[in-house]
Amino acid sequence: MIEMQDLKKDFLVRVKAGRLRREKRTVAAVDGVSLRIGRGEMVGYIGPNGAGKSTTLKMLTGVLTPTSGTVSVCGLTPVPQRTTLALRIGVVFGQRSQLWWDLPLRESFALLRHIYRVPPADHAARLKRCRDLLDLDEFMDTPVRQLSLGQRMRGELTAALLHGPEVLFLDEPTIGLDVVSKQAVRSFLAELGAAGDTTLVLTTHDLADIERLCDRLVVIGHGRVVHDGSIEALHARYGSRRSLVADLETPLPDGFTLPGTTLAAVTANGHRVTFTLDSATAGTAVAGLVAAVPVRDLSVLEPDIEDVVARLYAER
Ligand SMILES: Nc1ncnc2c1ncn2[C@@H]1O[C@H](COP(=O)(O)OP(=O)(O)OP(=O)(O)O)[C@@H](O)[C@H]1O
Repeated sequence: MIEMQDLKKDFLVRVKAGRLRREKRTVAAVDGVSLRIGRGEMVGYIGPNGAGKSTTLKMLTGVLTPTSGTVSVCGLTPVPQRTTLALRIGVVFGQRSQLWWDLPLRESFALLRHIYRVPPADHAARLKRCRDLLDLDEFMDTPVRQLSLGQRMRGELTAALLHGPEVLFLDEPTIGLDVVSKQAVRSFLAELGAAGDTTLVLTTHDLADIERLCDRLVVIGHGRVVHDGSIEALHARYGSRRSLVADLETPLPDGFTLPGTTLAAVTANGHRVTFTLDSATAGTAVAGLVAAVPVRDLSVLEPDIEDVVARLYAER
């Protein structure tokens, strides 16, 4: 569905060199990215600020011409075939709107139906689905300029999907949204992904988006791919471990060890302990602990993706 082969984009920038002089310098925003994304995949494309995420999306959607390498989306080359491609992809870029500022959402959607020449029945069915899942009804007749950010984003998502695109590109779809809108957008995208016929590529700084939505995570740093795989693979690569947190009736006996774990923290005057699960399963660790001391409460924590990704960014 999407193929990039050694894709590069350089920008020529002028930088200050001395008090009056300015020098030209080349910035390699995307520096040899090769990726293949199949139909129905949900891919999170993440990286620190300036890593090259937006530049990649712009090349995939035909906004920017690559400096070198090849790119194909739905079998088309984005820049020369931009108009044909537009009928097959949906794009939500936070800063750019595809809605008409002075028109109510309802009329923006009607205009889009004409622009994309969507058969009325298809349009009605897709719009109904979005209205239900994204709760659009209470602001369908409000001019776009009066919508809150969360309401507008729900409108943007709808606008991007009304023509039934095969691929949806989202640049920071949840940035700046309140908790309720964020949840609405995530659930909607999760449902879209579960249906299996839309390929989804999203950039985000909110890793909860990735955890909730993406089965594949591509991490980019300085324009290059530094990780490509599942979240589990990322944890495995960085040795992330689950941990067992227990509230105890009495502190652990001196010298206590739990096979296959490491005692990571003892707090609350010895009444709360945290073990990192190295080779032990949660089951064996809990059994070992309960056999040794009276336990009041227990929880098993998954490794924190924020920590792993922060470590990965720091290495670049
Ligand atoms: N039009 C441009 N002209 C010059 N340099 C640019 C241009 N667009 C991007 N860059 C540079 O290319 C690099 C990659 O930028 P890009 O916007 O793709 O990063 P990003 O990963 O999307 O970052 P962010 O998370 O901050 O949105 C940065 O160094 C940026 O300054």
